[in-house]
Amino acid sequence: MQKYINLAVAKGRLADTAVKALEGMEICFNDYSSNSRKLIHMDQKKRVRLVLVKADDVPTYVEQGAADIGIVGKDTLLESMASVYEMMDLEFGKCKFVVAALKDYVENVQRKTYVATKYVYVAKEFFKRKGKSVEIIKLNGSVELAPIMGLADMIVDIVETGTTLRENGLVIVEEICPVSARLIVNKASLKTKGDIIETMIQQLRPNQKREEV
Ligand SMILES: Nc1ncnc2c1ncn2[C@@H]1O[C@H](COP(=O)(O)OP(=O)(O)OP(=O)(O)O)[C@@H](O)[C@H]1O
Ligand SMILES: O=P(O)(O)OC[C@H]1O[C@H](OP(=O)(O)OP(=O)(O)O)[C@H](O)[C@@H]1O
Repeated sequence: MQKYINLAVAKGRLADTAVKALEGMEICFNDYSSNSRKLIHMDQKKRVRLVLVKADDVPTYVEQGAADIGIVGKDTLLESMASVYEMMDLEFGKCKFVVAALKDYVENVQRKTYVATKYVYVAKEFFKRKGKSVEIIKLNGSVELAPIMGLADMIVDIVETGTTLRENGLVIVEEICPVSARLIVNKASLKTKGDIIETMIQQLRPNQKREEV
């Protein structure tokens, strides 16, 4: 009998789209709904077990082999530094990493620049690459507040529509990189369950055209 594939998906924003993408390849979780508190869903026929975990935990589940594959934002993946294979860009959950500051912010070169972010590693790497020394302040959300409250000069965060920046009087200073949902795979699982995983990847390819016969 075919082995089960354990699939970890970030609950929250990406979950519904991920489940829809899976339905497109006839992997269906009949008891899944956005409002449900159930964390495990099964497709017995296709032998896929979906586990809904906190976004930050998806790379951990996959790196440790508790899940064979995962669907997670590139932002979370970069920040995790997990040792997994990034197999494909799923082309949903699109947004971008940016540096932002208050509209009227003027840098004072006499003193250190403070940068607030949920993404400490990404921010550090970005400023290191630029050769700019900054002090990073780790926050867990609503980072747009930090410049307003005088906690930081700038933020590093993801932006989709730009509404949160706009409504809080911030503007983009610099774009870092695009972000979207990625399919990641555990290194050992790619060997032991490679055929099934490869088939899934082929079927998940965005905008793939199926030939009508
Ligand atoms: N405004 C947004 N627009 C598009 N994609 C987003 C947006 N915010 C987050 N994402 C993507 O969706 C993923 C999951 O975001 P979500 O807000 O559900 O989880 P989270 O950031 O871990 O929040 P929480 O800490 O509230 O669980 C992010 O890692 C990112 O890739
Ligand atoms: O450009 P927008 O469409 O406004 O989206 C960007 C916002 O979405 C995310 O926040 P989220 O809603 O996850 O809340 P958080 O600040 O608590 O992380 C992100 O951190 C921005 O604040």
